[in-house]
Amino acid sequence: MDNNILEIKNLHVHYITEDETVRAVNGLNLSLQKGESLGLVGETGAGKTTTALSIMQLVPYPPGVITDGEIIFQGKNLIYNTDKENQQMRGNGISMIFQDPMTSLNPIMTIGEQLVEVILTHKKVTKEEAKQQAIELLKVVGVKEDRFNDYPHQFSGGMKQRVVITMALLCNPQLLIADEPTTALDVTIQAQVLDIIRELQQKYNMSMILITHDLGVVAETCDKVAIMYAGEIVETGTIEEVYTNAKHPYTRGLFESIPKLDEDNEKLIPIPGSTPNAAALPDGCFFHPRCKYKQEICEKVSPPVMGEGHCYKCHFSLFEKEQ
Ligand SMILES: Nc1ncnc2c1ncn2[C@@H]1O[C@H](COP(=O)(O)OP(=O)(O)OP(=O)(O)O)[C@@H](O)[C@H]1O
Ligand code: NI
Repeated sequence: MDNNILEIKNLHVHYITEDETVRAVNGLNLSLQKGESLGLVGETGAGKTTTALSIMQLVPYPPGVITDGEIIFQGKNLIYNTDKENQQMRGNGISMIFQDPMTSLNPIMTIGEQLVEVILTHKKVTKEEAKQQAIELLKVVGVKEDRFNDYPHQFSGGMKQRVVITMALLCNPQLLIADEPTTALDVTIQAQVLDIIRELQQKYNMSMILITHDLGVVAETCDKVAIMYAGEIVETGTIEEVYTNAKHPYTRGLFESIPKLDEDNEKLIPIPGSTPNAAALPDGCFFHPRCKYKQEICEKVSPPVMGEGHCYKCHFSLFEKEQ
């Protein structure tokens, strides 16, 4: 049986201004099962946040436009949603945690007021019941009851992000999207906040998309990983498949460019060249200008997706090229 909660097919998202068209997402395919967590990894500008905003139906228009594709959530294509359906979806189906907690918090309301307000707009409960629910959930993420009447600015970064996590979970979402939820936090706090997210994801059996630059975080937190480059998924599979047997030259490059604890860091090899300009993408494979295995065909023809389950978008199998 089809157990997919989310299926994105051939998604294209452009930011169109007078001067240029930024092709942020270019034919992205992705599927997620119930309870599954997926790490979406890629360099800055790869289109990760745009993908997340597309799912939330929050791509800023103008200049952003979904020009093609489908986003099927629980069997329904969100792209055709009315504003009202989108509000319902964001209240009950899908929640997003942003990098900066202040995106989600109102600076002039206490966190208690904000949490109660969210509960009251989505659930038929009394104010007192809403307050109890908010306090319970705050406890789960490690925020004490006596902080209920404090304002966001009275919290540290990590504590603010805990409140935001609470906010995201109030309406029992089926799918949680966390966009670099710990990047703005101190390194020491990052692990704690990630632990909370992982625990809650498992406890409530939510599906999750975790967006990050950090392959280590994905390995610890997710079941599957999707590597994104220039608005495409260039490789996807289980953590084990991709981490032990990377097939795309870009994925290989990413692994070679991160420090490993147990190895000699002098061997780190950065990926040559720079991240692509999404307003001027090359012909053929978007990665070819940086690829050491490039052949003639790579400059002209966009590669097919190879493999099943563990998929990669390349004209050649890497092992073929290395021999
Ligand atoms: N509002 C916007 N107007 C114009 N271009 C945009 C806008 N938002 C994003 N872009 C462009 O779209 C491309 C994808 O950006 P996006 O933020 O989705 O990438 P990302 O993978 O989330 O990057 P990061 O890791 O830095 O968060 C980039 O080239 C970016 O400059
Ligand atoms: Ni982003």
